[in-house]
Amino acid sequence: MLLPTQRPHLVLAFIAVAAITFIYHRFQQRKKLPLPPGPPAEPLLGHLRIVPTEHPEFQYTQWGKDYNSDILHFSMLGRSIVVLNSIEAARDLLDKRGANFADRPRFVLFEVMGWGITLTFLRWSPRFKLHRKMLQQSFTQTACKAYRPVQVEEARRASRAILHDPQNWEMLLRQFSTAVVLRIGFGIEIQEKDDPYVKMAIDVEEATGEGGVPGSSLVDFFPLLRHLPSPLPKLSALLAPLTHARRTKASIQQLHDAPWDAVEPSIRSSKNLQPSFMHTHFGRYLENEASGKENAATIEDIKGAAGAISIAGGNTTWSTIIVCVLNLILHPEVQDKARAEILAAVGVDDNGDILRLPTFDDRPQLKWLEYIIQETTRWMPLSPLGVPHASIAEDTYKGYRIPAGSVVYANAWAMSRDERYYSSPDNFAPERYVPVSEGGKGEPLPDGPFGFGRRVCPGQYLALSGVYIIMATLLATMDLKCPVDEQGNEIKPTVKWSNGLSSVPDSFGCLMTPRSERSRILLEG
Ligand code: HEM
Repeated sequence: MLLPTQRPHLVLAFIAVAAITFIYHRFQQRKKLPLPPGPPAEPLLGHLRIVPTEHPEFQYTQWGKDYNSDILHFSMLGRSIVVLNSIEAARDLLDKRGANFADRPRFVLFEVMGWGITLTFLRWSPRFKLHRKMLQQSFTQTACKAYRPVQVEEARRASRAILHDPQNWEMLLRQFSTAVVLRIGFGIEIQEKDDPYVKMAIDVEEATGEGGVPGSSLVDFFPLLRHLPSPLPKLSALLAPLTHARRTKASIQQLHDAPWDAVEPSIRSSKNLQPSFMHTHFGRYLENEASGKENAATIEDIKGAAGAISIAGGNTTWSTIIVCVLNLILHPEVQDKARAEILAAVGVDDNGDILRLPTFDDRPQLKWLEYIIQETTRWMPLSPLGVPHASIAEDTYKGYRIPAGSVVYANAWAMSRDERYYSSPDNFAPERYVPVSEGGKGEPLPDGPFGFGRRVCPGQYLALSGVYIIMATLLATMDLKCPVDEQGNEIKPTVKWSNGLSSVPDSFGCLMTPRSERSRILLEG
């Protein structure tokens, strides 16, 4: 009798048949797996009219409870939408299986709006990897230390400006966050008053905010609709986002082009010595070009990546600062504790006046302020549904099938309200993070506000240090209070939150007054 080793081709054939049978069975089994649960859908339209267009994160959270599942499935005109309602599901899929969930859906509405080659909206591709590498390397925790002097300088400049014009505090804080990203991205310094870039940042924020949840408009499902001639038929409210995108295109285009156009000539003629992302990458590009070396990135790539810093980093940081201010005036006891901690770090004289302004060296001592900032990002996640990811291949999770090409939302709102981790989650309570060893509850720091996996926000360390330095400077030098009416009664602000990519509060009043003459002198310094 011939032994199997004497007939290697038979053995190989046997292995091949077994492998094909195994794969076929796995495939069949997968096909039989159900989709994750979700509410009943309508024929053809699926859940298009069932998922609310205003703040869908709330309803997604409720459905998660109703169906007792942290993964939900919706079908919109035949496309699969998967919503992840827990930190575990987001970690399991978006982090641990990151390679399969690193894509983005095509954002047709945002394309119409004029978003250029911006990392946030790039599909999984060699270009995505190039942009991701450029931005990620520039904003690691260590790399961000280099930007501290700019952040300190701008925080003091903004606080000084608030001393002179306290009514305008909201705009001046916006100026702070815009100034930081424009200096880091392009080496541009903004004007103290009526700066055009600040105006552009406001326009872009309004335009993007009103664009709704990314990837969810009718034109995202039927890209050909973008070619409909203007004015669009008023047949359906479903075309309103397209009209809005066409109307606001110019403002978004401008924020992409204006800073680049302002700086390009001086870098080309080597007159611009301001260090910046653009200076590094465009300078290198020009050197390579001059010496005949190949450039991995085109000018369009560098322009898009530099633009991503100012566009993704300005309004986001500003909004977090504003939400922090809101909570500090609503919770004076939280504010007092933060200030006491800061005064202990910077030292006070016999009159209780601060001896110096806070710096980044104080950050390790300012734990309470750190908890306040973390609680701000949890209490109102800036991007409640994140920026959607998309799956590349079919996958399975907890016995459910996730079709290839699914749009995947990580519901940061649901995660922030998860009662398994957060007691009374609607309350703003920084003390929840105090470790058990220090007599606290030891609740976990929020995980979802900056996203997940291979698309996690590359600017998170820059953002958090910006929020830290401006809040530490304001608290050291000013009292932040609710405005008062004519009778002297406090007016507690109640705010509305914008819908869409980011949840930003509308304007509210706050009284910012210097704490002492010393504070004023130090800021004027
Ligand atoms: C508090 C402020 C900020 C918040 C809350 C925030 C939040 C986010 C979120 C939720 C995402 C989507 C992550 C995902 O898809 O999983 C994101 C992506 C991104 N963020 Fe931020 N961000 C902030 C500040 C910044 C800053 C300062 C920069 C500037 C460097 C920045 C640059 C980006 C970019 C380029 C992306 C796209 C990443 C990609 O698609 O691969 N962000 N951010």
